[in-house]
Amino acid sequence: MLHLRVITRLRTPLRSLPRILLTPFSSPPPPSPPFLRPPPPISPPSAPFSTTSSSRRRRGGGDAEADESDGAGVSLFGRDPTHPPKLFVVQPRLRPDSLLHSKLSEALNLANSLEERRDGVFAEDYGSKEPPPHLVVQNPGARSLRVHSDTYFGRGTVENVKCELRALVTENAIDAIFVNAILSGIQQRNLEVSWQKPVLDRIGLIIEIFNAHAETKEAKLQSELAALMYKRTRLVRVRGPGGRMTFGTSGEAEVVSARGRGSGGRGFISGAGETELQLQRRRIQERRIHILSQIEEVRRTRSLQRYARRRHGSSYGQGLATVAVVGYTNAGKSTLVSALSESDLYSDDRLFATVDPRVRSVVLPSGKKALLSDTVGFISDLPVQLVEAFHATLEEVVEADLLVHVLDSSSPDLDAQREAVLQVLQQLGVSGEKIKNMIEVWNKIDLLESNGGADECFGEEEIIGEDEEEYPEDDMTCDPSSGKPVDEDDDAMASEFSQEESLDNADDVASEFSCGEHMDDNDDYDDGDIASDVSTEEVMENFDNKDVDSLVECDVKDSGDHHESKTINCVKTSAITGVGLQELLNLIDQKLNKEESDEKRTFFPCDRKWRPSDTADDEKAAEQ
Ligand SMILES: Nc1nc2c(ncn2[C@@H]2O[C@H](COP(=O)(O)OP(=O)(O)OP(=O)(O)O)[C@@H](O)[C@H]2O)c(=O)[nH]1
Ligand SMILES: [Mg+2]
Repeated sequence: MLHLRVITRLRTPLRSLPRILLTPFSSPPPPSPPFLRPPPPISPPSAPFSTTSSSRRRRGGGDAEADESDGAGVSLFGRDPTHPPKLFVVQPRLRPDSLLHSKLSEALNLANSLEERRDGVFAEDYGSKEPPPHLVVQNPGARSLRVHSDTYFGRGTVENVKCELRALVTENAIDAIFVNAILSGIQQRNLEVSWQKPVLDRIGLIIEIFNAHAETKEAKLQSELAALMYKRTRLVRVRGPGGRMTFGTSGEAEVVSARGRGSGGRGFISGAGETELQLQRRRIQERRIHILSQIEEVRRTRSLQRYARRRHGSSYGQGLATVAVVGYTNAGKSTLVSALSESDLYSDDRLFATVDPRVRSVVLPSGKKALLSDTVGFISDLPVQLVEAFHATLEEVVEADLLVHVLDSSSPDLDAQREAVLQVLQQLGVSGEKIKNMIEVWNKIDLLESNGGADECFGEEEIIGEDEEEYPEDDMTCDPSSGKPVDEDDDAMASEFSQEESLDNADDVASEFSCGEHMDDNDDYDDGDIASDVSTEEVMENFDNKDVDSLVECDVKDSGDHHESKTINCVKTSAITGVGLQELLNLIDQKLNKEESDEKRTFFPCDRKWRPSDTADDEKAAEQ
């Protein structure tokens, strides 16, 4: 009896809780009751996820709540899907300057890429977008400094950003802050409390972009799964206003639901119900299981389709070879696939313009048909949650007969980008043999030519971006009360951060040679010079040792007087002007033919399906 009364008492406050806590995946939150209202002026939404598009919900038109939200986009910080959010970019300082410039440029591109399509189109043309406001700050990851476990940055940097924001906030220009680093849940929450704005770290923003750009149900499900996995690791309690331990993005008070460990009738004192943390965890887990079951369906369908294509892909009933086009985001994969297959895939300067995989057929010079599969782009520090969530989609890459790795040859970060892609391929479980056989395409060659010659630029570091003076030094900060600059005590030391330190994955992967170096060293493309300085055995051994860089057998295309046959793995192209496309098709054809003949050589008759013998043959045999 006592227990029943407890449940009744709990139900009343539950009804008055924000609906988002009860139905976090489908409904926008109504205003919070006063005791849960976030302290002004922090305004990020309190839900772990908020559905971003009402139109999507309508399109789903589901009967059940779960079905209604299936595949709907989710937002990590509750952005308004009807207009692109304005982000303020905080970039930790890197050495050398060229690295800082390219990382800053990537961060600004990421910040500008976050926008949702309305009726299939982006509201703002990417080319017309102004770079978002940004600040380069001391890097706590630098050798001489230390990462602060509570706020990541030192006190001075936090105050400095706050000052900068104060000026911008008066113009009401900022929706959220993007820190181009990987933050822990606690650091993120503490920075939100300090800066009074939602904070996204690098992983969060990439997941958010995937969510915004996903269009097919499959991509939406996978993005949502990535967001769930990310969010699950960020359910942290923080000390809210008044020193009380609170929970959630905006510091709501802890609440309980009637369900959970206490509801089995163990009495009032033992604690009926579950804490908010447990409630959120349970909701995430339930949703995760639901999405996983749906993704499993997708995966099964995809593998059946792949199997069918392999066996009876062409109109003559022969199997079709598949070629997966992979590469760093914005390298020009979609433009290249469109140009090769004479189709019209969406391409844009926006990062992660492609989230929904597409397959296009292409006729090779031999007359055979093959399928080109355009996949999502990769990036350094690609969130592991995304790789896991997009496993169904990325299986295309693992299962493809041939990989084409598209590089933006005009990028000053060519080597780092190549390395990032190779690491993701390895993470996906692509075999060393396939990576060794991969074709490298140096795309956007027209940009290099217009900049004064392709070969000169390979391997050179190009300084891009603004002048050093434009980056405010953050060893001075302003007094929050007076607004006057004060000395920063903890960030005063100069950043020693070097390139090796900045590239997380590059620490132990020494770059032994690059395509660019080969081009420079081998102007006459002599066979002997071009030969890779690592043997196949070494390559395979290195692959096991995770030294993926050396796997790229980077022999150049024979474009001059030398027509002898040799291993050719690199082609220079311009997907815009059409330069090199025919050579690329020839190379794909050649590689697929070789693979086919290798397969025939290892053909076992017992693999054949049993078929009843022809009656005519039987009669002939009987006559004999
Ligand atoms: N100048 C030049 N621009 C190119 C070339 N190829 C692609 N681009 C441009 O580069 C931008 C990115 O191209 P996409 O094809 O969307 O690149 P992607 O690799 O598919 O990018 P994501 O899907 O975002 O990963 C677009 O603005 C293209 O017009 C090229 O050969 N030369
Ligand atoms: Mg694309």
